[in-house]
Amino acid sequence: MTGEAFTPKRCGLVGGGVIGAGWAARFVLNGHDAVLYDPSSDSRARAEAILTMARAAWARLMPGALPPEGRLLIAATLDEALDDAAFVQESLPEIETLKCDVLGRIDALLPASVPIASSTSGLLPTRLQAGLRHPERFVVGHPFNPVYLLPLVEICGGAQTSDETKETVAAFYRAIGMQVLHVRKEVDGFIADRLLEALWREGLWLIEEGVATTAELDDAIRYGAGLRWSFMGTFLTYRLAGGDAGMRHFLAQFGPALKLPWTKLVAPELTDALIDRVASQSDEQAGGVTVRALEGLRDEALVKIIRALATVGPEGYAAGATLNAFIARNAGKATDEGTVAADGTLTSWHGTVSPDWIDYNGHMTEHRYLQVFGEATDNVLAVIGAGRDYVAAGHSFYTVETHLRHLGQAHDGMAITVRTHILDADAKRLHLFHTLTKAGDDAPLATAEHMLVHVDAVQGRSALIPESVATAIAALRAAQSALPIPEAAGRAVVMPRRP
Ligand SMILES: NC(=O)C1=CN([C@@H]2O[C@H](COP(=O)(O)OP(=O)(O)OC[C@H]3O[C@@H](n4cnc5c(N)ncnc54)[C@H](O)[C@@H]3O)[C@@H](O)[C@H]2O)C=CC1
Ligand SMILES: C[N+](C)(C)CC(=O)CC(=O)[O-]
Repeated sequence: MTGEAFTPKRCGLVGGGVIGAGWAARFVLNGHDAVLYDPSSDSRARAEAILTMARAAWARLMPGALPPEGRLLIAATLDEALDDAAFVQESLPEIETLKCDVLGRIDALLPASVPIASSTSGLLPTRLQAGLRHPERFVVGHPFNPVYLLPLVEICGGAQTSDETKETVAAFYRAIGMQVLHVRKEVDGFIADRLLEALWREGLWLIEEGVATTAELDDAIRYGAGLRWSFMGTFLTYRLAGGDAGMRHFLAQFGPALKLPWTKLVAPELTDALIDRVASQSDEQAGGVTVRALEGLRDEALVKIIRALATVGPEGYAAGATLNAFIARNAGKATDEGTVAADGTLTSWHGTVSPDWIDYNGHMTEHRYLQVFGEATDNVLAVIGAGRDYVAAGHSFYTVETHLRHLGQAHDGMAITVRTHILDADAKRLHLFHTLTKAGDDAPLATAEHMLVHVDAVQGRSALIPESVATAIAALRAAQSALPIPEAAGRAVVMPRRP
């Protein structure tokens, strides 16, 4: 086990329900093979269905490059799932005796170096690891549903868990796009579920007392606090509620409310009558919409929220910052983006058409082409040594002219690629021609021709291209010397007339 470098090719999964299958999807989408063991007869169908949903969600979440997928394999036995596994994630039902029994068997079958993580929502790791031969490699990795979209994972070690295990597993989870919250002090329910349970308990009490229905309770969250929780949580939000004086004033004003009776509610008895009432109100609330359809709605909303948060501030905010960091780490890994092939082909952008890029005509709307071509230009500039650091140091290239042609249609979810030909360059100018195609296809869907001028951004005027960048441009042009000049290069916008 070695910190950041831990990239298990093969991950064993024990238990393939809602959570196990969700983990399998996240592993596969990150390029790891997931070998899943679950004795239930529908485990394959469920895992494949969840992978399909996850794949669709990721294509929308990250229209940029994704790592090449790993394989989803279904094992017939526990031994088969663990064979050659470099990491194991246990997602059995929340029954301590069952978990202890199966974890003991997993521990006996695996070499001591393989970390074992449990998805338990609240069982104490010290108790789960007690009977293991190698308790130091056991840790809780508690995810949130849907595992393939929500970044949070709580890591909680037991008394015998080694720091190395916690760090190794945390680094692995980060590498697959998750936000790790270390639970420093072992406690039932860890951190997040204690908060969720407090709200859930109050909700059950309000239903029992006839104060509100399941639908009203959900409205109480989703039209108000739920929106702000998704990026600020409770404490930052309440800091703002305290005005300029912040949390101290908030506590002075609302702290005394802790003594009022409504802050001390207890959990209601989960009687058959209460269960019936909650279940039937929930059925009525769902209004016949299936669980599958609700999951689709949930995924669509989560993708859009996380993508929106990714655009807040310079680096994205909350889950949006996690997404941006993940995309940056994976940039260029999956595809040949930014690379020059032996024949001089420069792949400058690769990604997937996002649903919010589609217009009323049912295909990718025009300004998104300019966005993609603009990002392709940025990638070309990075290749020639004029990327972000270069701009931060005071120089840049500005686009002064663009000619876009729309030749075909890009549709929702389509993987698309941009290739760039450097047509010309001189002491101050760079002349680019981009061609956008469906990935793996040669037929252009759109092209863009741009003239860029090198500038001294501090002085606010054009400037000579420095030697290092000019040399990189010359090398690229030499590599592309055998490429045919695109037939549309230099074309103006004209309306052809019949003779
Ligand atoms: N459902 C949720 O929202 C969350 C659940 N968790 C935790 O994840 C774990 C799994 O929960 P879910 O996936 O919701 O439960 P689930 O009931 O959907 O799945 C459990 C799966 O384990 C399988 N299983 C039973 N005995 C087995 C055995 N001996 N070997 C292999 N597989 C076996 C079952 O066939 C079932 O498919 C629990 O510890 C739970 O607390 C964590 C986060 C969220
Ligand atoms: C209900 N639950 C305790 C299993 C929930 C979780 O553990 C996390 C989640 O996804 O809400």
